[in-house]
Amino acid sequence: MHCGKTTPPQLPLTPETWMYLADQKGPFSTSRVSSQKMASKILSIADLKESASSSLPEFAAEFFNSGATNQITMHDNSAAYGKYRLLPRVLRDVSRVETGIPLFGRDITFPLCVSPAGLQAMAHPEGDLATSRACAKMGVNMGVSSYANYPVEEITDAGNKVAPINHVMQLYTLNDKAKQERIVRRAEAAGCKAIFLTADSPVLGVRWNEWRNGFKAPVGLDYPMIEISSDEIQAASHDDGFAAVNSASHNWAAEIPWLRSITKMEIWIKGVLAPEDVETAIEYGCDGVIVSNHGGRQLDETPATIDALPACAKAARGRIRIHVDGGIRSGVDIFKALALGAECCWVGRPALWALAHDGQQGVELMLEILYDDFKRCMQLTGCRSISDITTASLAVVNASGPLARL
Ligand SMILES: Cc1cc2nc3c(=O)[nH]c(=O)nc-3n(C[C@H](O)[C@H](O)[C@H](O)COP(=O)(O)O)c2cc1C
Ligand SMILES: CCCCC(=O)C(=O)O
Repeated sequence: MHCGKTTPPQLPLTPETWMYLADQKGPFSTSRVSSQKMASKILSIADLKESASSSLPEFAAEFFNSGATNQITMHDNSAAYGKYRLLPRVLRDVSRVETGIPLFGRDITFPLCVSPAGLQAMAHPEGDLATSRACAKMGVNMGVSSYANYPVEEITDAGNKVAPINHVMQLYTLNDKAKQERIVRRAEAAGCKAIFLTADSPVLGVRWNEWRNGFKAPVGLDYPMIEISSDEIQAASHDDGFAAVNSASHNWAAEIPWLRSITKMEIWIKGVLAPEDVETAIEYGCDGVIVSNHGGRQLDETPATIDALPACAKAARGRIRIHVDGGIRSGVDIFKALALGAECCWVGRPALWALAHDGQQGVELMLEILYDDFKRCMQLTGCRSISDITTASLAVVNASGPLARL
């Protein structure tokens, strides 16, 4: 093959070319581009955030978007992904890549699920039902919040009417143990596969936006899982309401054996950052851990979850499943989290922004964006299967020295 220097062919801009260009209103306005993603011009999670933030009332956007105190951890959760760079291996056949993983006895489309988040009906009237339908359509699992605005039975049913889907039930430790038990039993009867016991919230984090805005769930919305009506919600601030319901006296010995005695569902601990707590979860026979800081909404100045992940994965040594959430905004972030030891990732705010953007369709679009990006990242790094994703695909750029391998 001749690789010598050649003169590039001249491409004259004919009058037809000029007319064609003048017709274009934007890069995606032609009928050649058909997917929902292109047509809506929503190409990224940042686009979804912008759309949600401009359409929601300010107090609601602030509630969804904010973290605790100075927002340091919330910011770090995403920013910390930026210190890793991708190191592709080339000339590998990536015409077919396997993105799926088994989770709770069924394959999901790619290693991403939707974290439990309360108050979804403040983002869109169909709230958790729309999220469940979208997750089912896109073949991923959904976490149901104890602060859901719909009963778990309706949420699981909504998704399963679209396609078989696994849900997990998020649980707080409550002052009222009988109520806590009712949540567990209802979730199990509704087909949930696991309890995600949120361990990072004995009290609510310091949320200046909520205090400034006197935040409460809007009139008409209630919390059927923790059995609190709209009237009861209106009687107290969100902060006081949470404190009245949630137990600050929770501990491993009181919670885990009790949970084991009342359910056959898997028991996962959500909100772990220290490897010592991974060890304790193993001692108590838990099935999994979510490395999470609650999206930076609880204790500010905790480390970014991607920074806490490697030590947690090392402590697990394959004895307990390790998942991660917090700040994941692209398929590349998912790829990096897998390379650093997570089996699967979860996203919180992206689903809320997507709901506010366009309900069920919005959440489908959000999942499509992350799926496309993750798959393309696998192809462009030369990874054909999930097991190909390792630290060998990552590098860190030092300001002064050569590329550092992990
Ligand atoms: C508005 C909102 C409500 C949330 N509600 C809950 C909840 O009820 N229970 C829980 O364990 N975590 C809750 N979370 C935390 C998420 O499960 C998840 O850990 C976090 O959102 C992940 O970070 P990300 O939003 O940056 O993806 C909530 C998060 C947000 C943003
Ligand atoms: C609607 C209550 C959700 C509580 C919570 O976990 C959070 O705000 O982060």
